Amino acid sequence: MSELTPLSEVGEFGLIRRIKEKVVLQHPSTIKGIGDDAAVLEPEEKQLVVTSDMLLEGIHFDLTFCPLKHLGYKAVAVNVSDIAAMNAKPTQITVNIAVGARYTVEAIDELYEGIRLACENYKVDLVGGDTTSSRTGLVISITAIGEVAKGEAAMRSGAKVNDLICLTGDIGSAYMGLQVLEREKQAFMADPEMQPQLDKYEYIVGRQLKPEARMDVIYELKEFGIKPTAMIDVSDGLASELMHICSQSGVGATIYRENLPADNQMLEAAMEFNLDPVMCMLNGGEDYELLFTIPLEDYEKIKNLPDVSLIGKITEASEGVNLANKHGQAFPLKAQGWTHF
Ligand SMILES: Nc1ncnc2c1ncn2[C@@H]1O[C@H](COP(=O)(O)OP(=O)(O)OP(=O)(O)O)[C@@H](O)[C@H]1O
Ligand SMILES: Cc1ncc(C[n+]2csc(CCOP(=O)(O)O)c2C)c(N)n1
Ligand SMILES: [Mg+2]
Repeated sequence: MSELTPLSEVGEFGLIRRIKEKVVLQHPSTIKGIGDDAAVLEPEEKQLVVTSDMLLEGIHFDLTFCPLKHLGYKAVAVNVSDIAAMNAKPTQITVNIAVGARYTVEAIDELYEGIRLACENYKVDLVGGDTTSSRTGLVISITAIGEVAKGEAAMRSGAKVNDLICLTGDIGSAYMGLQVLEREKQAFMADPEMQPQLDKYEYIVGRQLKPEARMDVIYELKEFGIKPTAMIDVSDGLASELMHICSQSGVGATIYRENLPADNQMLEAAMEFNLDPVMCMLNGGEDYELLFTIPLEDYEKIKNLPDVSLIGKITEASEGVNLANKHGQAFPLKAQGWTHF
């Protein structure tokens, strides 16, 4: 095994130099990246979107089952997902990390390998950040900057009565992936000889550890001439996000249980864990799919997009936010997804 290098050997500035050396800038709007008191950007004639999301050890990730490279990738993906949810294109990120003194240079290299891979995939420049020590656990906080043509940003507040409610991908899988990982961790702690049984659950475990921001859908919507009237990404759970759109748009909604996009592995795992799959889909969270509304007239345009499901319709506010079953019975939806407090 190769030698591991304690962080104290390279120091804070040595670490930053190491990070800088591997950065490749690709955006013409990045004038100055890592290395000065602040980055210098020169955006085009567009509107800027700015968002931050942090990931904390013990709250957002568990290093016993989350490899650092995946964590780096996920930290970027969840931020890019917020940029996507504004109908914008990501351009730059800054990365703040707080790291325990016992970490090695090689461990931070792994984390940044994931960050670098995500930057390459989403075509964003890493232009700066901050590095501190931590006495409590690893913290990663990322700020992402993006661009959108004037008037094209999709707010949570734009949904109109009779709009169609669309959802990308499938939901509930990241949550079920986490249940599987936690079960295998418990089994391993009880008996370290135990090898984790993850083969059957590769997809849902991947959804937890390696989520993708749906930039692909943002480009597709543009290509098909569809501008969502409202949009949000699903981080805390579908029900919670739908409530945000409805309250900020002053509308109600009905979504149809039969139309909720489920993956088979998720359904099998839910059965195994004795969980109601519909609850997992509504409240699981961390799907990082896009929930958006479009005018009814755009139905013909959207119906051919392979990874978009029509899950419901926007109604008058007085009708509330409901989940309907195949018999047409509707029940008020409760947001029981993730909240921090
Ligand atoms: N501590 C804070 N100070 C100032 N504004 C904040 C703070 N936390 C959140 N916000 C703002 O509140 C709004 C909603 O943020 P929230 O974090 O709930 O949404 P999100 O980032 O889409 O969801 P998630 O964090 O679950 O991915 C955003 O405009 C965000 O910038
Ligand atoms: C170890 C561990 N414990 C719990 C969870 C679940 N979890 C954490 S944050 C979050 C919602 C989004 O967070 P935010 O609103 O901060 O963006 C969810 C569903 C996890 N992934 N790992
Ligand atoms: Mg947030």
